[in-house]
Amino acid sequence: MSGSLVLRVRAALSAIKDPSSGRNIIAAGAVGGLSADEDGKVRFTLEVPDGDRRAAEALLKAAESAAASVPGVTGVAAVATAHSAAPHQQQQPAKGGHDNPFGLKQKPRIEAAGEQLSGVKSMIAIASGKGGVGKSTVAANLAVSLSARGLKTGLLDADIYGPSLPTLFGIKGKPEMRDNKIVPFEAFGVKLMSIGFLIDPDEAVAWRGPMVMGALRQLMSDVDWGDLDILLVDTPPGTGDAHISLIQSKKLSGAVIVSTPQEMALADVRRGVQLFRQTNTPLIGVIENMAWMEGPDGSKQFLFGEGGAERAAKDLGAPFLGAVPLYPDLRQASDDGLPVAATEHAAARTFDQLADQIVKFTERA
Ligand SMILES: Nc1ncnc2c1ncn2[C@@H]1O[C@H](COP(=O)(O)OP(=O)(O)OP(=O)(O)O)[C@@H](O)[C@H]1O
Repeated sequence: MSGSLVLRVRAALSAIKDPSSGRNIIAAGAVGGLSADEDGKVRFTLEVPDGDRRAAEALLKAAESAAASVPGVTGVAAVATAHSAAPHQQQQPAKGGHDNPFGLKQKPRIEAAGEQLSGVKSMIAIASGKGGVGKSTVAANLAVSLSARGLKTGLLDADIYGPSLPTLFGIKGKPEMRDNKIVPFEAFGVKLMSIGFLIDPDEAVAWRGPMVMGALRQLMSDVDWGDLDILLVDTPPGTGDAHISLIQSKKLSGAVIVSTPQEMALADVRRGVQLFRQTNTPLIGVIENMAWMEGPDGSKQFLFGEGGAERAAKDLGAPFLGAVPLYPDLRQASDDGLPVAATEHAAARTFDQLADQIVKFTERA
C-alpha cells in the first residue's frame, strides 16, 4: 500500500466539510479504513448523516471527487455508512427494511435472516484488519479442510469489495434458483455462495451501507444452506457494516482474525478484537499468514518480521491459532481454482492444524 498516497488523499479529504458537525470529515472522524493499493486504487468508508439521503449522497460524491483528484489515484471505492451508535449498543436491528439488491421477494430483517440459518450449527466470521492479507485464501482452505474431515461445511463470501471465492474455487456463472431460494454451488464438498456470483464487483464498491447489509441478509436467508456443521463467512477487510450485520443476526458463534506479520502492529487488529469483544462474540483466535518463506535447505526467511502475530495476539489477550508460511506456488494454485488444502501440498497440513482448532472451538461452544 502506498503510504504517501494515503496521506495526500487524507489531505484532500480534509478540505470537505461534514455538515452535521461543521468540521472537516477527517477531523470529524467520518472517514474510516482509508487505504491505497500499489495500483493507486483508494478505498475508504464515510460516515454520512442518517436519514437525509440527498445530503449523504452529496457528501459521498464530494469525498469521492476529492480523492479522485489526487495525482496518482487511479480509482476510488468509497462506501457510505450511516451514523450509528457504537457497535455494542447496536444489538437490536433497525426497524424497517433495507434495499433489496437482488430483487428477491423476501426482505427479512437481519435477525430473521439469522433464524433462517436454523440448520447451521456454527457460523464463524473470518476477518482481517486490512485487505490483501490472505483472509479469503485462509477461509477457502479452512473450509476445504473442514469438509475433508466429514463436516458439512459452507463458505459465504461476504467481501463486497473484492469477492474472491469464485476465483479461488474456479466457479463461473450464476447460481440457480429453486423454490425462491438461491442454490449454493458446491466444490470440494463445500457449499459456496459469494456476493460475486450475484453482482458485478465494480458495482458493489459504490454500495451504501444499508445495501451491504441488505445483501448480506439475503445471502444468509435466501440461500438454501440446508444443514451445515460450520458456515465460514469471509468478511470484508476492516470492521464495518458486514460485521455489524453478522453480529446483529445473533447467529455468529465466533470469529477468527487473519493478519500478515508486519500488519500485526497492535492497532491493526485491535479494532477487530474490540468489536468482537464488545459484542460478546467469542474470538477463536488470530492466524498469521505469509509468516515466513522456507528456503531449499528448510531455513525460514522472515520476510515481514518474525513472530509479530503471536506477540500481538498475546498483547491483546487473544488466542494465537498458528502461522501459514508464504508458499510461492500457493498464489498460482488459488488463481487456478484449486485450494491447496485439497492437494498434497505442505500447506494442506498447516490448514488441517488450523481447522483442528476451529473444530475444538465448536465442540467447546
Ligand atoms: N500463504 C500464502 N502464500 C502465498 N500467497 C498467498 C498466501 N496467502 C495468500 N496469498 C496470495 O495473496 C493474495 C491475497 O490473498 P487473498 O485474496 O486471500 O487476501 P484477502 O485478505 O482476502 O484480500 P482482500 O481483502 O482483497 O479480499 C492472493 O493472490 C493469494 O493467492
